[in-house]
Amino acid sequence: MEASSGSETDGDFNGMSIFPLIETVVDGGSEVLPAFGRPISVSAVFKSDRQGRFVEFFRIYRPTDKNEKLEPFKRCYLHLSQVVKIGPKLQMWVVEDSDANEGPSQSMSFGLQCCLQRASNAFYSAIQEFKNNGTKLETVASTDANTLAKNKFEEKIDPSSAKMYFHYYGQLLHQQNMLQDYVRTGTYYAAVIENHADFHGKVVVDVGAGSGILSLFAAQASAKHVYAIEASAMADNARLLIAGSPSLSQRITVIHGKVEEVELPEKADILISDPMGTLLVNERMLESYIIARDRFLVPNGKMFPSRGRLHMAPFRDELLYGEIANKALFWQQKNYYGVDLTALRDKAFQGYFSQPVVDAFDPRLLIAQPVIHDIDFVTAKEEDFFEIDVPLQFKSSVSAGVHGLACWFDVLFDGSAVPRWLTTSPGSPTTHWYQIRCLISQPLCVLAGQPVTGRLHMIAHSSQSYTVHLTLSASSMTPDLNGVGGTQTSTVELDLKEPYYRMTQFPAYAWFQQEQTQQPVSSSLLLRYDSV
Ligand SMILES: C[S@@+](CC[C@H](N)C(=O)[O-])C[C@H]1O[C@@H](n2cnc3c(N)ncnc32)[C@H](O)[C@@H]1O
Repeated sequence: MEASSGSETDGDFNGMSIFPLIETVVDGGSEVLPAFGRPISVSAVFKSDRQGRFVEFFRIYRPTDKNEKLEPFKRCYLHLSQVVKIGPKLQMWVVEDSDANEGPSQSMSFGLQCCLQRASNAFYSAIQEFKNNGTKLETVASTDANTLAKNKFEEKIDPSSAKMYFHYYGQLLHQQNMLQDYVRTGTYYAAVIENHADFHGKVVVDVGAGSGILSLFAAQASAKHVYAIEASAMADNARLLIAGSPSLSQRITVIHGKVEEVELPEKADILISDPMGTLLVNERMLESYIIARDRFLVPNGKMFPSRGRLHMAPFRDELLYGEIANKALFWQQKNYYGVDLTALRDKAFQGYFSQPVVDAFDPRLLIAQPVIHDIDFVTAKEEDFFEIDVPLQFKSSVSAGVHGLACWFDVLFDGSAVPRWLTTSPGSPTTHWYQIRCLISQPLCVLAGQPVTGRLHMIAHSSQSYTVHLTLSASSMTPDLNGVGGTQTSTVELDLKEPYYRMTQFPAYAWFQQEQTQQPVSSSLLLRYDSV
């Protein structure tokens, strides 16, 4: 029997899914797989032929010998198979293909004991996925013990955070929210279509495909094939959406899994993704983008986007400061139903100032030129995002009270025809990221021309976000005890995971902006995952 799709992988471990096997269980008393004295793994390769989709099993001895000749020992047609998952064990009821086993076809049952629950889950999903959807991939997931051990996502991210995160992105309303950010989606569309030559005839990987919108754009730009990788349940909806465009769907394969885990049958010429969170790095998805680059992109392949810049500038905003400080006033009460609340006043005050404020503000509130922290996605290492330390140096353009640091970002689509920036800066049409402001609880007083210095130190945490340490300083006009000019310094620690959404409270500015740009500001714009 000839496999009609894909290349033969005999003797070649590339492109195979390897399922570690530590035990075999056989119904009916006879052993299907001999007991081996040394560890073996079973690899599964998914293929199609005229009779349907099948999975072919190979034995691999460890340590892996790349020259070892691999012989398939079992070929199972999936429409005739049932697989049941019992913990890390998989029980398969199959009708074996006679050609693969040099004997008559026979129905039988056998068990695969995976060494990890995750391996069994991945193998089970791979079987179901191929059975139901017949992805064009020969392999769907890699669950090799080594790969599993190295699964970078699970190593660093708290499972409960990941569960909530992918649950969030698994809901259509949140994907819709991003799609309805016309500044964002329109810029991606323009960047792809204007630079269609970068996509024409190319293999593309959509990193975190969500609804599949960027994959569809890439296919519209004549990509040869697009692999749309999505870890949340949205992958099923992406499949439906893509199937609605038959002329494009032929060239798109949706793969349900994390970019850190899945295997692709070929390398990509170009990656496309929207991995940006508030303050650029929130959600820690940029790390997955970098991992995808290292796993899938050909040397010198393109990345859309290829560069991100974080902009930071001091601002004054008496109104905002008062609003945040006033929130803690509740704890000032000495007779709240007979209870003195003041013991918690300071904590409450600190708590409110530890929340980054998310809204769109008037750029006239900025009092100095921004400092820029540039990140090259083409060369950055995953570890670069674990800790980000930015020294700050500004020159105040006015005499004012400094209430904190305002931050926004932009990213570059470095197309060979038309380079294009997507910006979230104040004064530009509002995006669903808005801008972020980190308030300091003790404002600084500065004069025009006076330097303001400081440090923005961000430390990644396992809840897919960052703890932000901000320090701002300026020299003080008031002499200290020794009669020398002192320094005013204010420090604050913020949790980027716990922002304060203030979007409803900028109608005047939204209106002003609308007037300026003729760009509708949708009141339905909410933030992305941060709003969970
Ligand atoms: C900001 S959304 C972008 C969705 C879509 N690309 C778009 O532009 O509308 C990011 C998507 O990436 C997915 N994602 C995040 N981390 C991932 C990972 N490590 N592997 C696969 N998908 C991931 C999320 O579930 C989410 O759907």
